[in-house]
Amino acid sequence: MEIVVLGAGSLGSLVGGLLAGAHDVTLVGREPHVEAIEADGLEIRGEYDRRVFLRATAEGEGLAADCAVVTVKSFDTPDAAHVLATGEYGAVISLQNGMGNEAVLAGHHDTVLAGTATYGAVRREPGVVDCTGRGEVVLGAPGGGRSSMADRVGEAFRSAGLETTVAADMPRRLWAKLAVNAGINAVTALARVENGAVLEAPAEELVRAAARETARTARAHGVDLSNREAIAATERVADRTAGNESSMRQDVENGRQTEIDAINGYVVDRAEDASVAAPTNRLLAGVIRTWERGRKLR
Ligand SMILES: NC(=O)C1=CN([C@@H]2O[C@H](COP(=O)(O)OP(=O)(O)OC[C@H]3O[C@@H](n4cnc5c(N)ncnc54)[C@H](OP(=O)(O)O)[C@@H]3O)[C@@H](O)[C@H]2O)C=CC1
Ligand SMILES: CC(C)(CO)C(=O)C(=O)O
Repeated sequence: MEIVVLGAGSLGSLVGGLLAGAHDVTLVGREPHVEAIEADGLEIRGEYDRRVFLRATAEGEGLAADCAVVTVKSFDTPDAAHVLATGEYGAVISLQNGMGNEAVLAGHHDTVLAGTATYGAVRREPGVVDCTGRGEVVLGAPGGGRSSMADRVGEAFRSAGLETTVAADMPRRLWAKLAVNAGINAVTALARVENGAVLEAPAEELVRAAARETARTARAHGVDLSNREAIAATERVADRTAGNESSMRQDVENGRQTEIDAINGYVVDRAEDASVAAPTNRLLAGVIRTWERGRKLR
């Protein structure tokens, strides 16, 4: 399969690099990362030890492929949708965290798939990405139900060795992943700890409360996600990625904008729509947003 990965940062480099073992992959990213990959290939460290050779470019316009995998941050999705609209793709799939990405992409593309990823990835230096935890990709039609394109893309991911499930209940899966990120990301970013730390007191209670509020909000919007399932999913991912620095922790440590609006902020907004209380998500979103404002004032 011909695959373009738009957003060759931590996750995009890892997923693109693994897909390149079985497919014709082009990474779209920034300099000097893409230049290093063009010159010497991409080194995948941590859970893997391999160097892969694949195309990499900083020019995402006008490309064509069977599938485009979107791995930019959620606040860059509108720009990514415009870039992809200049090319031709059989399907566009988001592997991003946060809610709302598929709806933005669907404004520009006919066939959009939803996806979640629990692989841990950190781009260490130009041309090098660390896999800090093997996880799973789940993908399917954004509104639920079966999709032949999802089956095709899922088979392509599996044939490259990525653990992949094609799911017919993506709305539920997206809310479950939202609970995982609402629980883990802001807490690990604020406390500057690895994901495994949220399994212990005192973080444990905070993380469970954020996941529970997310599940309650999902149910208020007609999505069948129990508190127990949301907490279990959060703890399972924290355990499997115990040594990982969450993407939000990486953002805060690098002084970059976070995805708080699409994660805890989204939970707060949807909870408000349905008159559900979400005090823990509100607090976490408020503190991260305060940090983002302070960062701009400096
Ligand atoms: N890292 C992880 O372990 C995981 C991340 N995720 C999710 O995956 C998504 C990506 O996260 P992550 O990889 O950590 O983020 P990164 O910031 O490391 O990667 C995104 C990359 O995309 C680049 N980019 C943005 N727009 C464009 C564009 N138009 N053309 C080319 N490059 C572009 C960014 O460049 P610039 O820096 O210049 O903006 C950046 O290098 C997020 O939604 C995250 O929550 C999900 C699971 C695990
Ligand atoms: C799976 C997890 C929690 C891995 O760290 C992630 O999604 C993230 O960091 O954003």
